[in-house]
Amino acid sequence: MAAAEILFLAISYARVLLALTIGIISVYALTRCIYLLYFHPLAKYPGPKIAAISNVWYGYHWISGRYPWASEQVLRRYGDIVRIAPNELLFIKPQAFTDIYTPHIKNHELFVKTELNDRGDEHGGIAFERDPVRHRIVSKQLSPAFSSRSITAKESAMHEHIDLFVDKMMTHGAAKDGVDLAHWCNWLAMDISADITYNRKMNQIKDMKNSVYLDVLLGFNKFTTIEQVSLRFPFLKRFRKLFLPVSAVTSMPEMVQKSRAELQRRLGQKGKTEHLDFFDQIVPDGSVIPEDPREVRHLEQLAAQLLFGGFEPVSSWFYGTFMSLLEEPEMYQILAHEIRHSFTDYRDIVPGNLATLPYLNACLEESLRTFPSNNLGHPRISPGAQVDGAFIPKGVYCQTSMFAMWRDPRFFHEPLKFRPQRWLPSSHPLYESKFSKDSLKSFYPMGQGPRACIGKEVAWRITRLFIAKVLWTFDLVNVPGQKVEFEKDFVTYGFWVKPELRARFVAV
Ligand code: HEM
Repeated sequence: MAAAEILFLAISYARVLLALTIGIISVYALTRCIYLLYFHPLAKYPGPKIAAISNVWYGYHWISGRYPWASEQVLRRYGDIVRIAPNELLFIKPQAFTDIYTPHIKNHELFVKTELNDRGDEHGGIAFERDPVRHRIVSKQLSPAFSSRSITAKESAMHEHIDLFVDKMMTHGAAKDGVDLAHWCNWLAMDISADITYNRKMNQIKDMKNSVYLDVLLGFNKFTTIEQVSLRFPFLKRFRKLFLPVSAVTSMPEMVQKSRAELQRRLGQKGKTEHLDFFDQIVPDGSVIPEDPREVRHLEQLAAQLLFGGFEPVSSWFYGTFMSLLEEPEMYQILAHEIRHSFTDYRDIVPGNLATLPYLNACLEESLRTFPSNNLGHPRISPGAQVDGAFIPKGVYCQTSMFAMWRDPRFFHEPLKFRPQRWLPSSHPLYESKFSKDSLKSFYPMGQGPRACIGKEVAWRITRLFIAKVLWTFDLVNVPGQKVEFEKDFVTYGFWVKPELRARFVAV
């Protein structure tokens, strides 16, 4: 046979093979789509069609940074249980939150965490640990560090950083163009968190600039989401590194090395720290310093998770509270009046005296509601159980949207408005009965059940103290000519990207 004929035959075979392969893939894809749309156990749940057959809907909205709004939209459009991916449902009703996060109350099997935060480590520290038994052990070991007494022992560190912030505002806050709250809130929250976690001094308020640690965290915010989304697209997973932010990658080795050195320094300090911190509980004075690399890795994870957990949502809480107060002068005045008339001296402002100030607490609850942290849906895997009245088969991923629930007029009257009075006791003169049907009892910004936030009380004490000391000392004034709109200007990945928001701090 002539070479030309052989070539012709080979090309013909290749064509047939290609056509066959395309045919098989098409038939497979079509059959899969038909199965997912009409015969899959979740086929009866409404949702965008593209979401029923692929993870594209979910992946796209996550990477867009507008996932909370996208979730809200599909819940409004399709109902209270929406299929957002082939094997994933999104819930909104308070009953669903109770069923998913607190099933231990009824002695049901736990809904365990998904692989969302799986970084391939053997142990997930506390927040990323998926194994409920290992999680319980770590959580039990840590819980004394978060007792009321232990937190009180860390108050001196809270005062120190907040007082330094107040000092800095005396010199920098009154400038014509004010200061950028996004930076200052990040700096303060991280300085406090690192210090009370393992006596680490970040000095960001002192130096008035980001630490390398903060730069890397901010730089990786969007990439973390890309990495999480790529878990659903194995083919794309190998390309995810193309999205790595160059500046964060180059700073990463320095950040890791510094954090390791800081941990070793802290372990070497044993009981001789400036003040009590969470590591006093993790590696108590007198215990042997761990050398096993797996144990050291576990401690690194805990240090990083406690530092981050105590930093980001707290920083957003500061920022969100200021943002709302700047937009609502009437509410700002009421709060400033309450704080300024409750104390005769700055030194009397301590967490113990703030827990009972009704308007301060109402404002803080309301800013958690209007600017919620943690918008990743808190996904869990169903063990095969009832959720919001429906039986959800084993293995189905279940997400919730606090964001959508708190902005739903069925659960909160005038939900998009910052209205602290909804949180006041009915005996308070500013209470308004139009908010009497609000679902205050279903409001869990720090989660519910065994995986709820371990740092809730710490966060409350820091935030009350910060807002009270600032408003005692300064009037917060909007810098004219800027308009930051929550509905338009915000995006969130692993956490919020907080736009520049300038305010002046004018001493009263
Ligand atoms: C405004 C402040 C805060 C908010 C809104 C918040 C919110 C939350 C939420 C919703 C969860 C549950 C996450 C899930 O179910 O996947 C959580 C867990 C956690 N938070 Fe917070 N948090 C705050 C402050 C803090 C602070 C100050 C710390 C540490 C000092 C902290 C450390 C943690 C840890 C370690 C977990 C994991 C708990 C576990 O898995 O057992 N958080 N937080």
